[in-house]
Amino acid sequence: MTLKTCVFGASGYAGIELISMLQQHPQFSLCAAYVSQHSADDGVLLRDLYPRYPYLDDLTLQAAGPEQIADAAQNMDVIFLATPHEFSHDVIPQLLAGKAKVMDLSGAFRIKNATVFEQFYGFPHLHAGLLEQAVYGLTDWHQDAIAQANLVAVPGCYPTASLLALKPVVNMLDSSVRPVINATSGVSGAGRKAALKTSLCEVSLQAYGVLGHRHLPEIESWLGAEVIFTPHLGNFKRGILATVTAKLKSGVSESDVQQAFEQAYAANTQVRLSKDFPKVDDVAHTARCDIAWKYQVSSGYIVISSAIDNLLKGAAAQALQCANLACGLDKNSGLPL
Ligand SMILES: NC(=O)C1=CN([C@@H]2O[C@H](COP(=O)(O)OP(=O)(O)OC[C@H]3O[C@@H](n4cnc5c(N)ncnc54)[C@H](OP(=O)(O)O)[C@@H]3O)[C@@H](O)[C@H]2O)C=CC1
Ligand SMILES: CC(=O)N[C@@H](CCC(=O)OP(=O)(O)O)C(=O)O
Repeated sequence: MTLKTCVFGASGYAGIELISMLQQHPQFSLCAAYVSQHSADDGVLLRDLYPRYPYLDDLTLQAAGPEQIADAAQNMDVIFLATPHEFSHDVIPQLLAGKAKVMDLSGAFRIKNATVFEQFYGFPHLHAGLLEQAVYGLTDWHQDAIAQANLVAVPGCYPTASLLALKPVVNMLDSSVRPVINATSGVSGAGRKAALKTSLCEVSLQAYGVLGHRHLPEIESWLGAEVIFTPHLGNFKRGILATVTAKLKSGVSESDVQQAFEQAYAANTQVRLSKDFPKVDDVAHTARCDIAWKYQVSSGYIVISSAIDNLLKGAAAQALQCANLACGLDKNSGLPL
């Protein structure tokens, strides 16, 4: 079985990771790599843009105008959107009119509440029906729903790291104390477009989006609990480390916590539980998430740390897992393990 697929936003950091995996995937056949309608990269060979990626062959970037969008809607089995939120929001209704399943890496369909969406994304959501229908693609927790989905909202990078750390213990949380998530991302999290504040020479280590980042409502709604979330930008290229401090209900034992994490992830080779606290370099260029925790029974506080590659488990690899599941394939087919 060969499934036809294409990538919009193919020249971006998440897009190139997707292309690189799709080129070696046993079931997906990559048919087109699109950039925006008036992109300076229209007609450019991807291997000239990204010489370090293997298997790019003669793949050429194409501008996506109305004709290409209509063609994708009609002919593709799976469409990946590694594009700005606004583009995904606008184009998805048309792309879903054909037979294709759509994997959207943007935030356009992750938050069910349209009022909250507008507050955090700065533009109104005009597709209430599709917003309702979209499945949140946290593959380690929503596998069955993703398998039935036509539209998957692939989670953001910080929410992926935060939710994988907190979901196992969510039912044990002391509801009077909000979990505190401090997470640091490498600069590739900001995408490829040049900007002074995300230029590696300018970046030090700094909190941003304090008490107002758009990933706050995403984390809260998919966790089912309020949190304090503070993202930080660090002067390294890729990876996210999220360190979470939470208070558990009185009476929760060490073995309750151990059992909760094991039940959640023991059968999942992509989430590695360890006693040593994780480092970003150990997961960079992989689809894995490394998690460690320490629980102080006497105070009820737990510290959980999780590390992912923001471009892979936090974006492209999780999107590919979603596509695999939605197409009835092995979840980890074609992933860098
Ligand atoms: N970087 C990360 O760690 C993560 C990113 N994401 C999400 O994935 C998506 C892509 O992110 P990332 O790869 O970092 O971004 P980049 O800025 O690196 O790439 C964006 C891509 O989209 C194209 N593009 C830009 N504007 C438009 C437009 N109006 N219409 C169509 N295509 C357009 C760009 O090409 P061109 O400008 O030449 O048209 C480029 O190919 C975003 O929604 C982002 O929020 C999600 C999780 C993690
Ligand atoms: C370091 C950095 O700038 N990171 C990005 C998040 C990247 C991501 O996951 O983005 P989406 O939700 O847009 O898909 C940010 O804070 O906006």
